[in-house]
Amino acid sequence: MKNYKIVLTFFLLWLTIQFDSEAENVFAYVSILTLGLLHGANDIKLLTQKETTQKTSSYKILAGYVAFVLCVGVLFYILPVLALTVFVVISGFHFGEEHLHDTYKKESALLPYCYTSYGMLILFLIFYFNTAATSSIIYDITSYTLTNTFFLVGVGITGVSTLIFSLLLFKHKKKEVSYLEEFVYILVFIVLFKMANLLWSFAIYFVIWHAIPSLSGQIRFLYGNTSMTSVVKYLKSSFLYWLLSIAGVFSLYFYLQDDLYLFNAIFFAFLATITFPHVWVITGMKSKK
Ligand SMILES: CC1=C(/C=C/C(C)=C/C=C/C(C)=C/C=O)C(C)(C)CCC1
Repeated sequence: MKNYKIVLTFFLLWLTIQFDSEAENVFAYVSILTLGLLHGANDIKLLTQKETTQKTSSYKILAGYVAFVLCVGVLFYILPVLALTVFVVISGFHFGEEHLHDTYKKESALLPYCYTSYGMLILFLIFYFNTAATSSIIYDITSYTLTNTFFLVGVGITGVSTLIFSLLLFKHKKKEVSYLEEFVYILVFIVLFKMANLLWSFAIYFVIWHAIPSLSGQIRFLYGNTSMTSVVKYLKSSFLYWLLSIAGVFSLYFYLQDDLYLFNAIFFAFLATITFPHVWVITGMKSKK
């Protein structure tokens, strides 16, 4: 079933050719707000599961989580360049971890660097092929304008470092992994990011290559399998948090609908505030497997 991602990616690429940029934005928001948000909506439950042996109450965990999210929000307000840089690096680690956690055996200290390089390579490719839109959102968050060359240098550095880490980790590679396959994936992403607009490029990678595999890993971790019953249990336990996040995004939209770039900027900052604790929870979950 590994190739369902490539089949879905090609289907969505075909869809991209049929529709204009407005429609791509609608598809992007719908997929990010449904499957994308859902894969982070069970963080509190995963945290509670992790902490039950230490007898920390669920309320304390919830309060800690909300306080952390608020702190990240404040960091975006007072030190936006630092917050955005840390967000992109941590997101790179998180995307790379999801994509590569079955590629190498767990023992090497170089693994986190390899995950980060690979994930940041994907992000820089998205930014490079969609420079104008990426730059305006980054400008709204930080007041700095980044150029096409900046993103190209980013692609170069993360591409070379991913290659170096893959070579250094070669002896830790699992037998069944093929580097050729990974290389083909990168080529497919390049075509995709070139053809689709910013939000749709990000959404296809985020949902198909990150959120769906992560959801299935979380369901297996919580309930032992990915049967229909387990999926329904997962949906039930995440529904309230998902609904709260959706309500937050919609309120923001009604407040800012005249300024869509500002909405996009705050939307990504919002995604970042829930991403920081999410990465911590998921890395903890993966180390327990
Ligand atoms: C696409 C994009 C950005 C980065 C988004 C990232 C890095 C999202 C990461 C989300 C994660 C990791 C979610 C949780 O699983 C920027 C820099 C805001 C600029 C505008 C376009």
